[in-house]
Amino acid sequence: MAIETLDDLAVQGTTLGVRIDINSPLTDEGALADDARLRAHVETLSELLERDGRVAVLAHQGRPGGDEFRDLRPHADRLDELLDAPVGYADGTFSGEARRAVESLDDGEAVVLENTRFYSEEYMEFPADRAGETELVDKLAPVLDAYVNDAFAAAHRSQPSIVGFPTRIPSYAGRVMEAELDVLGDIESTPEPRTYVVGGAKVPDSMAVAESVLERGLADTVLTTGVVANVFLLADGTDLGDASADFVYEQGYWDEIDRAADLLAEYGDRIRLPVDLAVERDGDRHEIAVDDLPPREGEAAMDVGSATVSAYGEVVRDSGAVILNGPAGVFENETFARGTRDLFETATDAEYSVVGGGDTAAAIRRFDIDGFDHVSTGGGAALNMLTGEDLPAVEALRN
Ligand SMILES: Nc1ncnc2c1ncn2[C@@H]1O[C@H](COP(=O)(O)OP(=O)(O)OP(=O)(O)O)[C@@H](O)[C@H]1O
Ligand SMILES: O=C(O)[C@H](O)COP(=O)(O)O
Repeated sequence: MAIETLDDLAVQGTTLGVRIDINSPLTDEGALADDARLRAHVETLSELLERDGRVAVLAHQGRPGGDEFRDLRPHADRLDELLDAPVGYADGTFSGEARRAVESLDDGEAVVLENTRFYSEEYMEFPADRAGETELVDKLAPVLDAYVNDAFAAAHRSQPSIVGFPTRIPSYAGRVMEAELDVLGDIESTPEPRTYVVGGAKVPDSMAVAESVLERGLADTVLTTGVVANVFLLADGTDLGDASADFVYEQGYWDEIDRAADLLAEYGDRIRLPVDLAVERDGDRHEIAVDDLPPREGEAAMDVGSATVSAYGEVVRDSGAVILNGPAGVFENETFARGTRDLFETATDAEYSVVGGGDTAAAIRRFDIDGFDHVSTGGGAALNMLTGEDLPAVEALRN
């Protein structure tokens, strides 16, 4: 069944629950370090407000227990600046007060409801029918006329605010969702050879993608960077030193090391590991060949080294399509930004280049890199889609 879009929605005077993904990097003080994801949703939100909708924004920030698990007040303030319409903030998601804030919206007004993940069921995965019966959906659906899902970046999560509402009220794809589905839905027709560059810190997500594209023959080469590369190196028997290894173990990534070992055994000829890594020594960047590891005690691998960037660069330049997700290192720290910056710049030389990921998009903006054919707002969602997997959010909108 075709998905309905904002072209199919009579907006004026209706109260809309609009799920967006503004999960963003934050500063230590909890302020937004990058507003790219908020900007991405301006088109959808402006259109709905200009068409006299009453908009209740639903969104998450961070993961429970994580440093970036914070409230959405800075996001609401920034949206208020970005949009030509008043944007309020409610410090509850579906409390009586939050529902009253939704019910008292006027045409052309918006309110940002509190981080959906402050509510425990939102961080669980449900079939859509069951998600439609959760507290969040049950309490909010009655005060909404329709639901718009623009949160492509969270479309791979089968969570209440993503898949629950379409079982209860008329539901539509927003403009970001629509554009992402158009571009990423057609990736199999991109030129070959195809190279996937998987990095960043969300190792289970990246590992699932690597496994899938290798199994399906979609990837001619997988280049590993970031923490993902560290996990592969550990699986390959490299002594990374305690600092890097502990980081991986503390995240509980034991199974990911086993998985990486299985992938290396099966598809080793198509997987590339870094040949050098960068650590901090005496306050500076210091590069060490993988053959010379471990580093000194306490030194953690924070970036891929120059030899790796140059070896990966050759693969990338010869690729028909390059699909990148996740920064190559701790790019937020200038000392360790080089791998990400150089590799991403090189990727724009490929015939066709697609990049996805919240932090990845932030890195591109920070380094002012132009020339990608598509910069997706999604990380895991984009890559799930690129590998041909169904996205729960999309399935929910279809039903
Ligand atoms: N070697 C490393 N050690 C520690 N952290 C790293 C390393 N390499 C990259 N990172 C961190 O990875 C984080 C980004 O990873 P992440 O997987 O979240 O990427 P992403 O683009 O946001 O994807 P998504 O959209 O799925 O969130 C950055 O904050 C970066 O500092
Ligand atoms: O950043 C993302 O990829 C999305 O906001 C989803 O976040 P999650 O991986 O914490 O579910």
